[in-house]
Amino acid sequence: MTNTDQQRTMSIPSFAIGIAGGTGAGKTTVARTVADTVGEAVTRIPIDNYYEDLSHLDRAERADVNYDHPDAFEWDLLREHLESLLMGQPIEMPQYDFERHTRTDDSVRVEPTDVIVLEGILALHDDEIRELLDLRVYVMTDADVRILRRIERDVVERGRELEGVIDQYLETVKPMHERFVEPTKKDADVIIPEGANRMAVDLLVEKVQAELGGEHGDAVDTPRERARAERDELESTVSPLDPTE
Ligand SMILES: Nc1ncnc2c1ncn2[C@@H]1O[C@H](COP(=O)(O)OP(=O)(O)O)[C@@H](O)[C@H]1O
Ligand SMILES: O=c1ccn([C@@H]2O[C@H](COP(=O)(O)O)[C@@H](O)[C@H]2O)c(=O)[nH]1
Repeated sequence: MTNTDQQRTMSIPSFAIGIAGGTGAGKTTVARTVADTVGEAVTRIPIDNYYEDLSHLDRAERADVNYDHPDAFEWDLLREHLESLLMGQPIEMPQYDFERHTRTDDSVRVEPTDVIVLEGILALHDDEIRELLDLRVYVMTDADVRILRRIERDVVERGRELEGVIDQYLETVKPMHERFVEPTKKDADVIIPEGANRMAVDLLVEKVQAELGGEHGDAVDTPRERARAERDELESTVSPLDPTE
């Protein structure tokens, strides 16, 4: 299928899902399982690929960066890319190397699809990005489980020393989680416990398949449109609580 065909037949804007949660919560596993189950209609965008390009720093300096603060991400580029994909345009997605703490020289061309899954610790942090999402998910897993998963992953897959993983966790990962990641739970439509729990993933897959079944270009009453209309109506009728009451 050519890109033009794809743009003609896909739903515009695409259905956008954001999956946030602490490190090791299971976000990637949930997103991957949904994408693998549903198939090529789903594209996964890890926000880790949008860490600022720090190639001008040397490796020791890069290792000291706080990667859990929102300032570590290039939000403008992420917003621009998400908007492009949702409107049926392809992007050149940057790639990130966790072992060297830096963006690589390569990028990957990503074609737009009916469903876009944005996944990362701060997927629900940015106001503008949150507005672009049709479904907001927070994966909630206890901190002790998450740190154990992270130690295993960072030491085995990302070539880190145990002591460094523990220091980073205590100095930046944990405090930033409490300050910036955990508060986004209140913005989620759905909270998934433990990561890739079977029932929750099945429900997500069902939801995505319903969206795919319901979309066809100019259809006027898809599940997404109904959900959006209901949300808009609710937001317009609910007035903020009066703090003096
Ligand atoms: N429900 C679950 N039960 C057990 N292990 C899980 C579950 N969900 C995820 N995991 C495991 O936890 C680890 C971290 O998951 P990952 O999806 O990479 O987390 P995140 O993307 O949130 O950092 C992986 O080894 C994954 O297989
Ligand atoms: O160069 C880097 C970039 C990021 N990190 C850590 O990665 C996690 C986010 O990835 P998850 O898959 O959600 O765990 C974040 O907590 C950063 O601390 C890093 O260590 N080095």
